[in-house]
Amino acid sequence: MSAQREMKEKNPWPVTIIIIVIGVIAIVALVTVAVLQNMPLSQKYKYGIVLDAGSSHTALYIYEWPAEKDNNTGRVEQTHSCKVKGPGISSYASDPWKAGESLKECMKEAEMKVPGKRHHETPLYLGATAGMRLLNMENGSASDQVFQAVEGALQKFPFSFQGARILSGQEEGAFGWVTVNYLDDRLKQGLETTGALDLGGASTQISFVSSNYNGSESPSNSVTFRLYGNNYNLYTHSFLCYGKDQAMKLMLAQQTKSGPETILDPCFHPGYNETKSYSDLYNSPCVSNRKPQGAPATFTHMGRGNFQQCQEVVKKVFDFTSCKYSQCSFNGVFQPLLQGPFGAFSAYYFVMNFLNLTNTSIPLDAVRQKIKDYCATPWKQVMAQHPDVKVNYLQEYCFGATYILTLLTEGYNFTSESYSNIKFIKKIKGSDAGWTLGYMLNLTNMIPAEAPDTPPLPHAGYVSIVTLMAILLFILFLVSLRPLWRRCSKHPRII
Ligand SMILES: Nc1ccn([C@@H]2O[C@H](COP(=O)(O)OP(=O)(O)OP(=O)(O)O)[C@@H](O)[C@H]2O)c(=O)n1
Ligand SMILES: [Ca+2]
Repeated sequence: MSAQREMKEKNPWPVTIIIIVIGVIAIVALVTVAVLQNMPLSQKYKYGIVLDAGSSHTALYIYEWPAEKDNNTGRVEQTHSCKVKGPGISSYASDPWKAGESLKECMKEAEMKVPGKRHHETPLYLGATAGMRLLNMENGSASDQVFQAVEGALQKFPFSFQGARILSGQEEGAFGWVTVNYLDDRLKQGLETTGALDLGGASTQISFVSSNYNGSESPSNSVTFRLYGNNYNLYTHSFLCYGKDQAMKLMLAQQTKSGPETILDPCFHPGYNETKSYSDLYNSPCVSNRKPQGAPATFTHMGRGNFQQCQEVVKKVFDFTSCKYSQCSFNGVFQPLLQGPFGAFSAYYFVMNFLNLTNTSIPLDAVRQKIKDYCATPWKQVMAQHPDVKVNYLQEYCFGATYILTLLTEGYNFTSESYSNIKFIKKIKGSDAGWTLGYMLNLTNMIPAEAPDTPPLPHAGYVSIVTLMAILLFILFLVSLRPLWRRCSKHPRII
């Protein structure tokens, strides 16, 4: 009995088995810890909300990105949008509280869409554009009251409200450019950038990088960025009063200079016939100083549907006479040589999409012919063919398309060749093209100036190396136990 116990004590096998088991457990633990420690956190998302208070309407956008990837490009996506019912907030100048009220429905929708536990940390921004710029010029206190009403309404929601303000035209242009290039993944990769063309209701923006522009000529058109380690010198200009709705007022002001009772407008379809009020037409600062003296209260707006004549009237809203720079677009505004591809969104897209003209490989002459035919179509026929399109939009597509073509070719100097560099777009990878995403990325510091450090090894490579090293160490350990095995073979087990 005592000899047997002695043999058992001298037998090293149980010890070896214990060592192997501990070793395997250690390897598994080591690899598990290493893998878990370096694994991306479980998919938690953060959110941001931007309200685009445009001249014609307000829209709410919700953006989402993985919580641990704040600094990476191409990861912020639009997950929801809500169109506010009614007109833009600047239209509530005489009833400011209604501007706040109007936002509530979309805000409630946002409350449902953003997970409750994220509400308090979700930044909420409201940016107003040309409609509020015009109201502010015309009546500063009315504009302040609209902002008070809007802020009061937004503060009642559980989000982290960051304020409501008017964007400058430069910001509007530059952030539209950031959005387009961020969504196209062009910034992080340092690729050639895409220019941005935004046509709103009250203003229009053009923004692009041109190698012959360093910002020294007309510095007020220059915006510089350092993004992901690359420097960008952006040319941008916003033309107030040259959005589609205000440009139409400019065009109608051309035709009502003498205060007539009736106009036969080439930019409206034959058979179109509406009574309009002079005070409504001349109610904006873009035209208010041109109101004809002694005009009647109303005029009869009749359509003639003639594209060439419409182009002639539209051309008159641009001033091509003076330029104190090396080159200009119009109204004496500097513009460097056009360069690279362009994305054209907002009303550019609405109008060209309606006319099936978003394909820019169609030659310009064919585009002109199509618009010419469309403008000449009798108004009755147009309405019958599009019963589901809002009449307010429908009546303006002839003018809209003529204006877009004139603005692009005569205003910005796109040619038959460079026209095909334009893409009419609404969304890029599911997110709307517009200034809101760029605005939020900027305010949340989500685009770093320098390229973010990337780990030297991908995650899978890292895991393989850790596992391999652990196994290697264990084998070395076993090899170092060889003397013990030898002793063990000299004392074979009895039982
Ligand atoms: N389905 C649609 C929607 C809008 N529009 C036109 O598009 C213009 C408004 O464009 P939008 O980009 O929404 O302008 P806002 O952002 O409201 O104006 P701004 O940027 O100037 O403040 C208006 O002329 C409107 O008639 C259109 O033709 N068809
Ligand atoms: Ca806009």
